[in-house]
Amino acid sequence: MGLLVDGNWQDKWYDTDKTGGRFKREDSVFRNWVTADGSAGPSGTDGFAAEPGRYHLYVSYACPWAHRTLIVRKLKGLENVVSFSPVDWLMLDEGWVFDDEHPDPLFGARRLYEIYLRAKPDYTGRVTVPTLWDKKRGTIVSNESSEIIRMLNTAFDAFAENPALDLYPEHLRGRIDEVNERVYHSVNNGVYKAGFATEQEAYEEAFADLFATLEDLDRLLGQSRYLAGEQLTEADWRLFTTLVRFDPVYHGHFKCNLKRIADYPNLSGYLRELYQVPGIEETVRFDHIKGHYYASHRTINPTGIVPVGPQIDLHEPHGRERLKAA
Ligand SMILES: N[C@@H](CCC(=O)N[C@@H](CS)C(=O)NCC(=O)O)C(=O)O
Repeated sequence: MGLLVDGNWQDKWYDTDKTGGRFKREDSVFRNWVTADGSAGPSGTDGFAAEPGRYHLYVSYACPWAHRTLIVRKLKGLENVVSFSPVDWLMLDEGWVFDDEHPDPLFGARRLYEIYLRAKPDYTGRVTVPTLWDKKRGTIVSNESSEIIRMLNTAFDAFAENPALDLYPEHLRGRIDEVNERVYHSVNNGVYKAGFATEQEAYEEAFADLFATLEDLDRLLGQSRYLAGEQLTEADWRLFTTLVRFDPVYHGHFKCNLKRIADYPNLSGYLRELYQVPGIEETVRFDHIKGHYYASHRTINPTGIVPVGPQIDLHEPHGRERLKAA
């Protein structure tokens, strides 16, 4: 684990000294947008037009943020339009690296930070996945997953197999934004705030907020098929990538152990329903997920031992048909 400072790699764990033991996630740096016609998006510069074969996604199967982008790519039918490759699941002193099983298909780089240096030789910041690379201009378009999924949702519709699917429909945006805001702070990032806390109080704060939110979400999902109503939206997929990692990793490794997702009657069925959506299962790699967290975070788990359990079967019937879907 480390970061680039003026283009130089430094091997450093997260610094929580100045924040009372609290983990603070840094904002992503590359914030351009691919758009249908290449005009500028909500941030960044213009010049990134949607074209088949032009963009490449660097992801980790372990990472919940990168997982969002793989899911939207899959659901929109962009497999022949936007290429992707995974990094090795083990992330130690050089950050994310490529290995023989997963070589870098574009440059034969050994570490992901080399890709960041190609985009910006004096880059200062973290080297994170997902990273959306533009093969034509030879630079990074974006390393912010919440924005990459919005681009994949609409910009490539002229080439997508599933252009009619809209995961951020106009009439549900207010509701989706509201759910995303709470789920991001309390759940998606909440598990990291608990797991990376270095003071008891910081951990307990994150823990309380996380489980209060899971309780509310479980109640909501007893009434509503999906988070924004009768239709699956990006809000659901953003929650899904944390839920699917919860029992195998966050419950133990990040000490989020008041309950398992399996203990929530509605969240557990909802998790199974989403997992069983065609195409999703192949985006979930439990070997990468468990291996990555337990073996890479040596400050939390110094031996790097990866637990064998728990036994989970997400193929069981989900029982969600009783709630109305659009
Ligand atoms: N805000 C970013 C966060 C991405 C992120 O933090 N990814 C993690 C993997 S789960 C990472 O690459 N961490 C490496 C690091 O922080 O050095 C996004 O949503 O895209």
